[in-house]
Amino acid sequence: MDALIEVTHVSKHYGPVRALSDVSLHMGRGEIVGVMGPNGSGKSTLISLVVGLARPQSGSVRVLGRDPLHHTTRAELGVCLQDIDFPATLTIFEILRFVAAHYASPIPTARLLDEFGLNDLRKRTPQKLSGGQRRRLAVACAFAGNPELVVLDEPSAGLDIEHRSLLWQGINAFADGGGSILITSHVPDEVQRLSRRVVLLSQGEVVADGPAAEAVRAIGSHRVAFAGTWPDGTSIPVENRATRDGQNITLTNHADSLVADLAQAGVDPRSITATPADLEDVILILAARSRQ
Ligand SMILES: Nc1ncnc2c1ncn2[C@@H]1O[C@H](COP(=O)(O)OP(=O)(O)OP(=O)(O)O)[C@@H](O)[C@H]1O
Repeated sequence: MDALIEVTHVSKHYGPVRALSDVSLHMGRGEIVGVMGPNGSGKSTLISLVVGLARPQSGSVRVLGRDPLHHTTRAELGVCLQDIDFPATLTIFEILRFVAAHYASPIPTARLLDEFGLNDLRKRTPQKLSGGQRRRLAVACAFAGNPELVVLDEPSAGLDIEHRSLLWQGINAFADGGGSILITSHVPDEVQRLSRRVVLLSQGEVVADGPAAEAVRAIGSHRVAFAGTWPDGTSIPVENRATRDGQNITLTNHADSLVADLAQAGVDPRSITATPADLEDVILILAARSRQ
């Protein structure tokens, strides 16, 4: 595998806060890797290390075989972070052209405006854009240079359904052309549509890395759900308890014995269901664990 991102045994603390702890993530060319995890699990910190905006206290970060801040690395890297700001007096068209000028073989600005649904807005200045329109401009800036690697931190936040779908098309077209993408998201459907590989972060640690189904199984293959209150007398630890659709849920790789345990502990058997777990269940359980 031709390594594009090599994050190796990285730890990052903010004072007493442990944001990342011994995290490794190696990503090859042509991959789309989705990073998921509950709020505060370390996704943005990981992104900031990859794009060179922060340095780890230990471990190493290499992008395209070099320091992320090296000028040759940055000329092959497109980035959209959560906090966005633009030059106030330039138009959308001018901003895109300005960003594109930094790269060797950028995407023609007219095509970019089309692909991100910004054509009608090309003469406006950023203050006159809605939140979703600003987000689309920021994402378009990340692709403007047609770089080797695009890093997107929650790119679909605030986008309506139509523009989310446009974004997905743009991401897939970029990957079809050989581009690589590291993306964080809170939307399981988005990650599963786009990436064949999901990295799950919990409390600053990688707890799963692989295809979505494998990542889910690493936490628990089945969701066992039931109504009522959590019963005494089962072995379900507090950090494995969450709520989904008004039901108590827990994840397990031993659904049959857990269902029997619950019934034994007095839960109405008619309310108990065991179904394959999904990424949303996993995030709920990881969030519960981080509250303990
Ligand atoms: N500049 C900072 N100073 C102090 N603590 C920070 C700073 N940036 C992040 N943190 C803390 O580091 C941890 C990881 O934060 P990070 O923003 O990486 O999480 P995240 O997974 O991106 O969260 P979210 O889903 O809410 O965006 C959190 O506990 C957060 O409060």
